[in-house]
Parts: sequence; C-alpha cells; structure tokens
Amino acid sequence: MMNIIIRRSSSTISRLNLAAFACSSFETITTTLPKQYHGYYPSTSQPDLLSGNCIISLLHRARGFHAKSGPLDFSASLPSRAGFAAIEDYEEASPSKVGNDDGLEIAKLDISPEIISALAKKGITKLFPIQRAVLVPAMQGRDMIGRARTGTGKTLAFGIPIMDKIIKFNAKHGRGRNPLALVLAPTRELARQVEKEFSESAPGLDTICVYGGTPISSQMRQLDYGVDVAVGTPGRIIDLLNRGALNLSEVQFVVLDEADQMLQVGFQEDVEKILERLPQSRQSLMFSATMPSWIRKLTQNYLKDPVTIDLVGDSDQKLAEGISLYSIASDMHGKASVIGPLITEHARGGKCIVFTQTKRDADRLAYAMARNYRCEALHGDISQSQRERTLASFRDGSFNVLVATDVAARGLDIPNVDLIIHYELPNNSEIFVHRSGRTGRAGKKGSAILIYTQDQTRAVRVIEREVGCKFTELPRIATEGGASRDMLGDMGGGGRFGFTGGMRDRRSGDSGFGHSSGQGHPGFGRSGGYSDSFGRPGQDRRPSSGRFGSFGGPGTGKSQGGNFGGSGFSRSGGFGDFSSSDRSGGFGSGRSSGFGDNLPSRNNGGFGNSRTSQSAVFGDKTNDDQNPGRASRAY
Ligand SMILES: Nc1ncnc2c1ncn2[C@@H]1O[C@H](COP(=O)(O)OP(=O)(O)OP(=O)(O)O)[C@@H](O)[C@H]1O
Repeated sequence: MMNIIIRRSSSTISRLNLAAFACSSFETITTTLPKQYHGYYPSTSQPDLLSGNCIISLLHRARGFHAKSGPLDFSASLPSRAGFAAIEDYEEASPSKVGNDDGLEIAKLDISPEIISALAKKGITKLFPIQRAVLVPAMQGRDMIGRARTGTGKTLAFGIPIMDKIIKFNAKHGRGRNPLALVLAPTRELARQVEKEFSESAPGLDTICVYGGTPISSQMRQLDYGVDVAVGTPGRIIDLLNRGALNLSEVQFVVLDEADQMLQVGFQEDVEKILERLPQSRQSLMFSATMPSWIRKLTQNYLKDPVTIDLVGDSDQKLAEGISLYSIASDMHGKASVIGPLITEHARGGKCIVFTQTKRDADRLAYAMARNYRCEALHGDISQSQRERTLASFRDGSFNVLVATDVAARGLDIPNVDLIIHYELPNNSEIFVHRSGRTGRAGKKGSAILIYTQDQTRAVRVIEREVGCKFTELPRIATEGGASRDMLGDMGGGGRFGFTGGMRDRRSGDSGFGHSSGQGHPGFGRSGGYSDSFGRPGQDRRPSSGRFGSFGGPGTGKSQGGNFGGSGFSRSGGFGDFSSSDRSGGFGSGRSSGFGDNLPSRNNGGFGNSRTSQSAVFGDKTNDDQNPGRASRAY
C-alpha cells in the first residue's frame, strides 16, 4: 500500500494574523457593550468576523452569567457560591443585571457548527459554569488564569474558544502547517486525554499528541504533514524542537493545563524553554483546580494583563461537589487489610483508584490485591504501552481497582470511578484535591477515603483546614493478627520485601516491580523525612531499613519512621524521596529511582506550605527518549 502524504499549505503570513483576528472579534463588542465593558474589551482596528447576532448573544451570556446565582443546570446540588464565588477581574467589569439562560445552550452560541454538533454527539449541549465564565474573555483574546474544581469541564473551557477561533481562521485563511495552539500537560495520559477532547470536539482540525515513551518518528511525520493543535508533555516537545521537527513560531494560543504543577520546580525550566520559542503576541491560558498563592504570583511572569477566573474562591471548600469524604484510622500494618472492606462498602461495584506514594508501593499493593480483585498498577516506571493498555482497560471496565502513584492524580477523566482511597497521605493538600477529584466528576457523586495512622492525625486536620472540608470518621476495621502481613508480607516470602532487600524484577517487562533500585539501601525508606510542615521536628534521618521492613514483616517494621505510609507529609523527605538510595543502582534498570522522587524539592513543606510538593516528579518532564535516566520519573 502506498502512503500519500499531502503537505498542507503554509500560509504563514495570514496565520500570524490570527491573534489580531481573535482580538478583532471583539471590536464591535466594545462599541455595543454598555459603558462598563468599555476598556475591558480593547478596540482594535481589525475587521470583525463575528456576526452582530453573536455579539448580542455574547452580551446576553455575559449578563446572564453574572446575574446567575443558581446552579446553572450543572448539578442540582451546586450552591451558587460554588460556581461563581470569586470571579475576580471578570466580575468587576460586569454588570449585575440579569440576562437569560440562552448562553448556556451551546447550540445558540455563535461557535462553529462543527463544534456544536461534535459536542452534541458527546452529550454536551450546555456550557458548564467555568466554560461560560471563560468564553467571553477567552474569545476576547485575554490571557487568563482559570481555576475551577476538578471535573467541572476546564478542558473545554479553554478548548472551545481555541477550537472555534482556529476553525474560523482556517476557513478564511486556509490551513497552515505549523501549530496554532499548544497545550502543555504534566503527564502523558493527561496529554492524550486533552488531545482526544480536542479531536473529538473539532474533528475537522488536525491535532497531535506528543509525548515520550512512543516513537518520535511518527510524531515528526505528522508534524511535517501539518497540525492545528499540538498537545504534549514538555520533554517530548523540547525534543521535537531540538530536532527542528516542531515549529512553534505560529502558535497563537498556549495553555498550561494543571498550571500549578507545570510551574513547579523541575517542570518550570522546561516550560520556560518552550515559552521562549513562542511568538510574543499570543494568548496564554493557565488552568488548574488548585492555584496556591505562590503560583498565582509566578503566573504573572508569563501572562500579560491576565484576567483571573476563579470559581473556587479562597474561603470555599476546594473539593468538587458531590465527593463524600471519609477518614479511617489504621495502624501501619493494618492498612492494606482495610482496603478490601472499604472497597466492598464504598465502591458500590464501580471503579476504585488507590493512591500510593511510590511506584514500588503501587506495584506491591496491586500485586497483593490481585488475589482478590481485578487490579493493576499504574506509575511512571511502567512502559508507555503498558500504561496505555492499563488505563484503557480500567476505562472500559476490564478491571476495577487501579493502584496508582500520583501520576494518575491530576486531570484524568475516567468514567464511573466511585471511590478514591488515599492509601498514603498525599504530599500536600493540592494533591489531595486532585487525587480525590478523580471521582465526583461532572456533577456525579463519589467517595474519597483517607487512611491515616495515629501519628498523622494532625496532618489530617491540616487537610481539612486547607481544603475546607470535614472527614467523616469511619469506625476502625479490625485487622486481626496482622492480616495485612498475610496480604502483603508473603508476596516475597517475607524477606522479599523485607529490609534485607532482594527486590528483583520478578515480573519481567513493563509493570513488574519496577526498575526500582537500591532496596534496602540506607535511607531508602521513610526515614528520610525532613522536618514536616506541621512544625514537628524532622523525622529521623538516620539510615534505616525503611518502609519495606514494616511492609514485609514485623521484625523490620519499626525502623525509624520507615513504616509504610510513614508520616507522609514531609514532602521532601517522605519515602526517602531524593535520598541517595534512589539512584544507588541496586537492581534493575539504569533508570533512576524506582522508588522515587529523586528530584530535590524546592522547599520543604507539604501541607501548610504552598510551595508544595516534590516538584516535577511527573513522568514526562524530561526528554525521556534521549535521557531516560534524568530525574523526574518519580511517579
Ligand atoms: N458542558 C458540559 N456538559 C457535559 N459534560 C461536560 C461538559 N463539559 C465537560 N464535560 C465533561 O465533564 C468531564 C470533566 O471535564 P474535564 O476533564 O475537562 O474536567 P476538569 O475540570 O479539567 O477536571 P480536572 O481538574 O480533574 O482536570 C469530562 O468527561 C467532560 O467530557
């Protein structure tokens, strides 16, 4: 069979005018808007391409939006505060007058019919609040910071305006070869999901997803053919830039999805490298469900006169509506044993994601649980093809318990996840929000359960305070006679996971026990915890047998702070994040870490410290094709 590749025309000059085109759409709005809008929508001298009808309907939307005090059909349980509490800049410029609900009907908006019908096919006919709030300023060409709770439709909030502008621009100026929009995401899975949302919502646009762990040559070919929208992880994007395969000179829209993650140490540098390659005149959009104050300040470095659209607000609870929160105390050795009863009780036959802190723990727990559940592990040391298979099988219900590191914490939209179990405390409250937010999406209900040990009680209170939530305490589940040891300890005949090491990649290939290294190495375990964010003195930093000891059997379990789950709030230290042992070789692959978070964290902190977590540590920060050993594979 012969493949014919027809290159698209490169209408660079006209495409470079897209920004002007985008802004020009609002020229007429300036003249039509009531006084209070003037100055908010800058006038341009470019001709306008939106119809008068559109402008009127936009006005209605703006009015309706600000007048709206109710749930906007999104979820009957949404209190008005949840949707519209803190629409900062936007609100200032808006009238308090009531409009009508027409703006919610996507079919009534003047957006491309292609998008309207594609969304309708997906059952999307009305805008969610964040989409509604973003539409006007995004169409206007404003830079923006957008925050809305997990699962409330942020992808389409930035996606619809971008797709619409590109479709209209292409219709007028022809299609070009280089991307007009670039979306950066922290993980491969999220990048794929976002690209899918674009391609499904605007099938006529050429989209590409570029990420590591997959052959670069096919991505290069596709880029050569021409794309409108490129979505990807920073490492692969930089790789493609370095090879001259990706030309970002025509990009007019750039999105940082999960912006607070993307601007953390480890990612930030790569993101900056990419941003440097973009034209100065562009529209930059940053979205996340969490925007700690330090990130808000930082974003100002990358945005021009941004509008902030914040549907969460500082005082509100940060978690999505519809998520019931529970906590359950357990001793260290009983943790694994309580998972079964929790799933039986709370997953209601749906899917469950169990979050661990480390790749190895995800492997071990999944391995142990596989006796009783259809269960798989997902983390950054698993090959990309296996990651994709695992996620696809989880999505389609082939198995229903996913044991994952925080690689799955952000952004993933998987249907029918009814239960999240925090097997170990997350590093900070933002991660808690994202992990928990894998359930209760798009107005659905779900449960999140935090398993904690006695010495983590204070950390639990910190989560409550920072997230603005209250856990319902579940009664302790008796784990007689070290049931968890039975469950986990004999995975390797006791010693297998004991502190004496012996960790081998029994499962050859992708998802085995990881390419972890240095098991049993001093400092490998939790004992690495530095001072935590609760003002407690630092954890013992002495080398210890670490977590594995306690996991594998009682004899080793009392290593200094080395227990499974430990006091995991110490971002920098927990799990020996960047302890030397991670890189100390040990068994297996030349890859760093296995266990973990081997990048130095910017700060200690975790809870209470807004400069959160263990920095980049998602799977794709780096050019992982060229330099697989580079740090960042912690998840
Ligand atoms: N207007 C809409 N009507 C119905 N469903 C929608 C609408 N907008 C988005 N959705 C669906 O809602 C789900 C969540 O959307 P999305 O993944 O964009 O949420 P998010 O806010 O980005 O979440 P997170 O913060 O976890 O990344 C998706 O399945 C998406 O298809």
